[in-house]
Amino acid sequence: MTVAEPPSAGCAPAAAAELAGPPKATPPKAKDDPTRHKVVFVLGGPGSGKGTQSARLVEEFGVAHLSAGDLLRAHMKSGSPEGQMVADMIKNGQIVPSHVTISLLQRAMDESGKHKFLIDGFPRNEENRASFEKQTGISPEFVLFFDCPEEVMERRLLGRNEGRTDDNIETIRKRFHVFIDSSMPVIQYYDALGKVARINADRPAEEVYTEVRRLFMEF
Ligand SMILES: Nc1ncnc2c1ncn2[C@@H]1O[C@H](COP(=O)(O)OP(=O)(O)OP(=O)(O)O)[C@@H](O)[C@H]1O
Ligand SMILES: Nc1ccn([C@@H]2O[C@H](COP(=O)(O)O)[C@@H](O)[C@H]2O)c(=O)n1
Ligand SMILES: [Mg+2]
Repeated sequence: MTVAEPPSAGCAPAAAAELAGPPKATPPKAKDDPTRHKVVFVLGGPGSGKGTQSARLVEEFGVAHLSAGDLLRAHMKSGSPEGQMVADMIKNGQIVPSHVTISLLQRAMDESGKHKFLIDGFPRNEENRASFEKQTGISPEFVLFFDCPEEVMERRLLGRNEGRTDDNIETIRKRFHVFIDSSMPVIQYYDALGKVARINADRPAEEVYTEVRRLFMEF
């Protein structure tokens, strides 16, 4: 890896910023530092119930819930060219470049004033995972993985009725492919570190939550 040289004295600020290169990595905080951000990643296929279960955890434990998809959907309404790119990518079931999603997540974390976060639907691929860990210095305490058969998720998504541009059969099939090809390797990565709690999500939401809250009490 090459590290950008520091700008020389007398450089104009804009040029200096350009020379400084990409954002610097944040060193991890000590385990017992009370300001250390603690994160649980909430992962699983589209429609597996990440948002539903996260909402229950927010209600019971007051933890901050950041849905990467919700942040991107809000961003796409900004009217900016980047917002339009995000809208197009969501409609096609594609994963948005990490720098966009991570800056939205970082801003939401900073503005929340909280230290414990449920991050839902992120990281979605290896680029998301590695960039987030490098830029924030945060690795998750653990990962909640909602495991659910595709036919069940498909039925749920087609019945969701929230007006999402990606809840149609064509995009749903693309999202399933992206989940298997790009997101499952991230779950496998954390599983190899012993950080994944797998939950059978093909059960009534109440039953799923009984298990989720038990796992979460240890957070
Ligand atoms: N255990 C469950 N049983 C039946 N329906 C469920 C269950 N959990 C969630 N649902 C319903 O399935 C739909 C998808 O749930 P949810 O939005 O929580 O999924 P998600 O994992 O966040 O999906 P996405 O990745 O698309 O955001 C919603 O309509 C929700 O009410
Ligand atoms: N890390 C992420 C998360 C989401 N996206 C895009 O948003 C879509 C919807 O996400 P949900 O979690 O709400 O299902 C997803 O299909 C991606 O297009 C992303 O790019 N990166
Ligand atoms: Mg969701």
